Amino acid sequence: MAFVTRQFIRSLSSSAALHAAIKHVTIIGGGLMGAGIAQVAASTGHSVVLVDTSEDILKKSAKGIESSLKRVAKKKFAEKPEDGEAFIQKILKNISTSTDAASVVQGTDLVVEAIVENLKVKQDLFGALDKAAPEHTIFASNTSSLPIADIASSTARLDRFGGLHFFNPVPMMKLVEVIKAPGTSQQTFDSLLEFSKALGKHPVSCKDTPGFIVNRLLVPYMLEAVRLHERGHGSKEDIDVAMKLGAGYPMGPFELLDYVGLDTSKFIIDGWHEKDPDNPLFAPSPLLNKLVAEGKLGKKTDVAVSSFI
Ligand SMILES: CCCCCCCCCCCCC[C@H](O)CC(=O)SCCNC(=O)CCNC(=O)[C@H](O)C(C)(C)COP(=O)(O)OP(=O)(O)OC[C@H]1O[C@@H](n2cnc3c(N)ncnc32)[C@H](O)[C@@H]1OP(=O)(O)O
Ligand SMILES: NC(=O)c1ccc[n+]([C@@H]2O[C@H](COP(=O)([O-])OP(=O)(O)OC[C@H]3O[C@@H](n4cnc5c(N)ncnc54)[C@H](O)[C@@H]3O)[C@@H](O)[C@H]2O)c1
Repeated sequence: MAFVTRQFIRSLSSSAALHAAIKHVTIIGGGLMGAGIAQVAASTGHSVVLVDTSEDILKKSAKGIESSLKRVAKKKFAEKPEDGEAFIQKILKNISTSTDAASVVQGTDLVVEAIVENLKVKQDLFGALDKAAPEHTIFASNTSSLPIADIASSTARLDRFGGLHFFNPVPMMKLVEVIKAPGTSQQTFDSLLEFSKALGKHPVSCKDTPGFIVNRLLVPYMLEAVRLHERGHGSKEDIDVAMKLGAGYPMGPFELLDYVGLDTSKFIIDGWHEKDPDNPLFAPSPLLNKLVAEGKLGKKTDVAVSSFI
């Protein structure tokens, strides 16, 4: 009986310890995803440091977080708008910013990386952070399409490395894919599941396979929408309307392409084309290449791809 009680207390205290373990979070990349992850982590009481390459970018991230919080506050405090400002300020106090990742990770429990979708750039970042971060710090990547094991290979903490794949816009989308790579320890995986729940998200468990669950299904669907249009079988407007009214999707594929960003979409399909060059679905799109080269990236540059296709 005493043994059972001791076991029970130990299991309670170890799950409490896991939960308490992730309190200080460093988010690297203050773009569409990193700013959203920072907002949600700060809103759920975590202490957050948001890192990017310049003060100007970080100012833009902070502005984006504030306007997103205003939308949340407007809804939450519809009856008492005067409480909305205090709510926003309390959350913003949980966020600080930095351009020096190596110095801020020294006090962090979890690093969530949300930088450009490029294997070498992610590996370089994690390789450097591995030397600066404490032993207990867990590393996670928000990659859309790269194998977690490949990113983790630049570090000596394969057991404390996993995937946390959030969805755009992070404050609204409930899902987080938690990815267990072959080297990820069960304890790390459990901590990442716990952390996702602490953010108020619904985690699903994924293996480290191409596209995990959502993008394994979503990317071919979006590519086929573009190919369908390129074959002249439907206008972009009709395709968007058809998928919204016929399949119940909140956005059509072209709207979603704008929302995700054409640069990120190009990184994803170029990477998959490199791995599977004979698959015509992943063949490069001259149009996508042209738009990205011109800096027309969708919502983030206020240019809708749908007007160009
Ligand atoms: C040419 C070659 C092509 C190559 C193609 C290759 C493609 C590859 C692409 C793969 C991409 C993968 C990317 C990634 O890894 C995975 C993803 O993230 S996929 C994206 C997933 N997201 C979606 O699918 C979003 C779908 N859209 C929606 O759910 C909704 O439209 C919306 C975004 C929630 C917005 O809702 P709407 O009703 O449309 O619009 P509103 O503006 O009225 O908003 C409703 C409601 O939400 C509040 N709100 C919206 N955004 C925010 C925010 N950022 N912060 C706070 N609040 C927000 C808003 O205030 C409204 O509140 P209400 O007024 O209703 O109370
Ligand atoms: N856009 C989406 O819908 C979406 C959804 C889920 C996952 N993702 C993934 O999240 C990641 C980020 O995507 P995003 O859409 O937020 O991109 P983004 O271009 O909006 O933001 C990336 C940010 O990272 C910064 N950055 C680049 N290199 C850096 C470095 N070495 N150190 C610090 N900051 C650096 C950039 O300055 C930029 O602000 C990608 O891996 C992407 O695949 C994107």
